[in-house]
Amino acid sequence: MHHHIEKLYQSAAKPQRKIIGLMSGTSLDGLDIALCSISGDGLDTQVTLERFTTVSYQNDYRQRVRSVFSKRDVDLQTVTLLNPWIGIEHGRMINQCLADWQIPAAQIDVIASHGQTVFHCPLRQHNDQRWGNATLQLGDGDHLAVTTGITTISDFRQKHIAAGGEGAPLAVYGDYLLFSSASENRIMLNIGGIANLTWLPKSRDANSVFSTDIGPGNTMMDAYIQQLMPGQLFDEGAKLALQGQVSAKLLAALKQDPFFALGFPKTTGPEVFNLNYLARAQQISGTSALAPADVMATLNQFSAQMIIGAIQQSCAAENCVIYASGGGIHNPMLMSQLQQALPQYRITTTAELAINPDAKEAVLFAILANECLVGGKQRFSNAREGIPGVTMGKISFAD
Ligand SMILES: Nc1ncnc2c1ncn2[C@@H]1O[C@H](COP(=O)(O)OP(=O)(O)OP(=O)(O)O)[C@@H](O)[C@H]1O
Ligand SMILES: CC(=O)N[C@H]1[C@@H]2OC[C@@H](O2)[C@@H](O)[C@@H]1O[C@H](C)C(=O)O
Repeated sequence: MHHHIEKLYQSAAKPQRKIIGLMSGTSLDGLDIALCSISGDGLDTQVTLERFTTVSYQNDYRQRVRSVFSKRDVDLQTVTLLNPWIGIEHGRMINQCLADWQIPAAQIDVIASHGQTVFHCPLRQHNDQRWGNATLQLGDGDHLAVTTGITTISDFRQKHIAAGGEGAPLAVYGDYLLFSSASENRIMLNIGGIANLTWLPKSRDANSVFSTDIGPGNTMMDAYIQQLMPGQLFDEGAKLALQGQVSAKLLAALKQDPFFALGFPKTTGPEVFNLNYLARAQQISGTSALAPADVMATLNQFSAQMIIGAIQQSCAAENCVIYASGGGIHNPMLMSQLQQALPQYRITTTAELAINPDAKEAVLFAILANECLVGGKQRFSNAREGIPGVTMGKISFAD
């Protein structure tokens, strides 16, 4: 047996594995690194988040990725160069973290790497019947494995598409395994660049569970502030939005996209919800001269209203608790709108479930890697469109 296969076999047989989950999302703020101890599999999965950090990206890193990020026309040489480079950069960030944490690489069973989405392109979005669903994550797993010396499982989304999904949201798998509860209806709400939710009824019936993208979380607010105030990444504390008045006309135009009328599950990204989308909505609504604070207040309310609508549509049940995560939970204006509009739900964060809300997505990829190694018993039956019961991830060895 090859020694790497033997080592994987030993990892799979251990009562507890150490898995580093990585997430680099649409906000391009940094690499989330979550060191997890995971035991069991399927609905018996138990995770302890041992360490977590976000390694902020340098401006040079951001600029290189932004030169192709969610753009249809790009320099193919840059895309090609980015793929290994991101893998190596992420590997170096892990090496630095492990050194800071004084944890030898040999103690880590595997790395679970999401990579960097640069373009997400479901059929429902490109609408060209000659093609299917597609999504592209850069940050090659072989380079990560060689840079760290740690076996790496990566590129989780392709299998999901190969089996009939849109490649996202993958949150449904980990959310179901880790957070579904027999005593409580739950909604796991992640407010990242794009907001998404997972519905977890207390029946724990896999056929009723689903995840869906909702629309923009922070991505349009971030893009607007970055253009308005170069060097600033987001509207910290919703400072600007809180000074503005919501424009009812602009808000109505923003809510017009056909994406919002589609049923769940569905996916989207900054390929749709971007500054061009805002400019079109301003043009249609005759609000192109709106003051920046008013635009920001309107974008904030746009995200909030779409999230509120999706929650109401997902769960009419009594006694539903919303467990929020993602950077949007730090936006006080957004969160207070949710609180006000959803008094019948208790809104809290995943911290109550022992998972740091900023770490949740990285933890979910660690769970997918754990399922790749030891899972197989708990499968979605694929009764619901878009949630195939497959094992995801590609395995890269370090030498
Ligand atoms: N103090 C704050 N005030 C306002 N907004 C904040 C604050 N802290 C974080 N955010 C928002 O959260 C964003 C980062 O969120 P997060 O890291 O969850 O995104 P992501 O993982 O890149 O997104 P996705 O899940 O869509 O891939 C920031 O860009 C910002 O919009
Ligand atoms: C293609 C892609 O990278 N999608 C991300 C993005 O960020 C949030 C939302 O859009 C979600 O669909 C997904 O990430 C999470 C982790 C998911 O797959 O569940």
